[in-house]
Amino acid sequence: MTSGAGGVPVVEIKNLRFTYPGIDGHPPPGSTPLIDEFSLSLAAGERCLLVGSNGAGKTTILKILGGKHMVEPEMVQIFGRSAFHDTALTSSGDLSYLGGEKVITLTLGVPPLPTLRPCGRKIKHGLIRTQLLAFSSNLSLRLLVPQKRRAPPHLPAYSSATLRLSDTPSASALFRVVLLWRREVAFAGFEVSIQMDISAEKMINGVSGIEPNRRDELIKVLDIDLSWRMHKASDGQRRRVQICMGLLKPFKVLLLDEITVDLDVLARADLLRYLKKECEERGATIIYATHIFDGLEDWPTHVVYVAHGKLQLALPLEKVKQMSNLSLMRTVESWLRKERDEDRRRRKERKESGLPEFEKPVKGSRVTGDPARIAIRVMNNGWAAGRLNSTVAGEENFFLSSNRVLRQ
Ligand SMILES: Nc1ncnc2c1ncn2[C@@H]1O[C@H](COP(=O)(O)OP(=O)(O)OP(=O)(O)O)[C@@H](O)[C@H]1O
Repeated sequence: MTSGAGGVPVVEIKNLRFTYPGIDGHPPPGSTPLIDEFSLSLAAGERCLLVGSNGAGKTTILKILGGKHMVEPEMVQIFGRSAFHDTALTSSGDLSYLGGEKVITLTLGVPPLPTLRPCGRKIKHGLIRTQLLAFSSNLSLRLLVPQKRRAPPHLPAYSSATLRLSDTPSASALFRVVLLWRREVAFAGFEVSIQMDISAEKMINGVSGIEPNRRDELIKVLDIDLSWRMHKASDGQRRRVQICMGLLKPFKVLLLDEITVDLDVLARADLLRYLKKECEERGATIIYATHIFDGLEDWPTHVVYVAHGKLQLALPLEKVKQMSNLSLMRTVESWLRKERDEDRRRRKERKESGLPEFEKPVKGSRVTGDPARIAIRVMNNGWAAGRLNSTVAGEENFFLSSNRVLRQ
């Protein structure tokens, strides 16, 4: 975990602190940060395996890195840029997040169209040929509106239900937009669960601006049959198409949140080999959170262990191997076992001293008080203040907003 080219680390996390917001979009007052004092630095070409028990915070960290949760810009930098605030990082494909969501192709019921007014005119529902990725885990939706004309120089990614394209500087040229609706909005009366009959070929070729050789190689590595119909495909086949689409752009930083669960042994092995090659040949950086250690013995360059949202260990693989003569899986198992034993001991002590065994979570509540004090509390909980509509880069745009949005 050294510095990348020119001494600038590719991924730099400094004293990251983060709390999920309560129902009103603010971190509940008095809540303990879920991620705290987390620092990590990764250079070009490094492959980092992120390990930890269930609920340790791996997905949260990856999503923060992927710009899906807003934190103070200086807490997380990718190529010296804030992943949340600098939306060009993700829209360019330089930073790619591949999560464990399943790809389901859907037709959209009734999106909040009154809010969509690119080029000064309403987009009619029928004109939006959509490819939707529905996230089974959190029921949020991503709608990719295909690019029809010129793409604007910066394709903003939005995460707010109150999105207004007319608020964006590039609205006049906007034909490709990534919209992300949060659960409350997507499911507030919108019927969205119709699967569509679409071929793997159409999905993969639908991603524009891809180098044909790269696409062909990925199709080969993932052994995709382009004639697969997505509505009839198996989970593993669907996953392969999802992974292929996620890797089509030559990413510089890839965040993988256990995406190999449905893959067969061969597909997983071939994918891991391909990813390693991407790091070695192109200098890509990968962070991979997983519980599956099959085929990983010599895959990572570094291993990072997180427990209760805190960094426990960040070591080069050789160091991990020097520390233990067990396999990587057994080594990690021993860390997790120790952590669980310590948790149990702590709970026992709490019980014995008359305290509840588990600390009561702070319930989300409406934040009251004057805006300045709220802003300070928001900052203290690892959040930058946001604003109600778009999330165009620029810290000043985020001051004192109630839009502490989650990009799903
Ligand atoms: N949207 C959310 N709102 C509030 N809390 C959340 C949210 N998502 C996750 N959490 C909590 O954050 C903690 C960390 O979750 P996270 O998904 O990051 O863990 P993880 O290490 O990826 O776990 P796993 O190995 O089970 O996938 C958990 O206690 C979880 O309940």
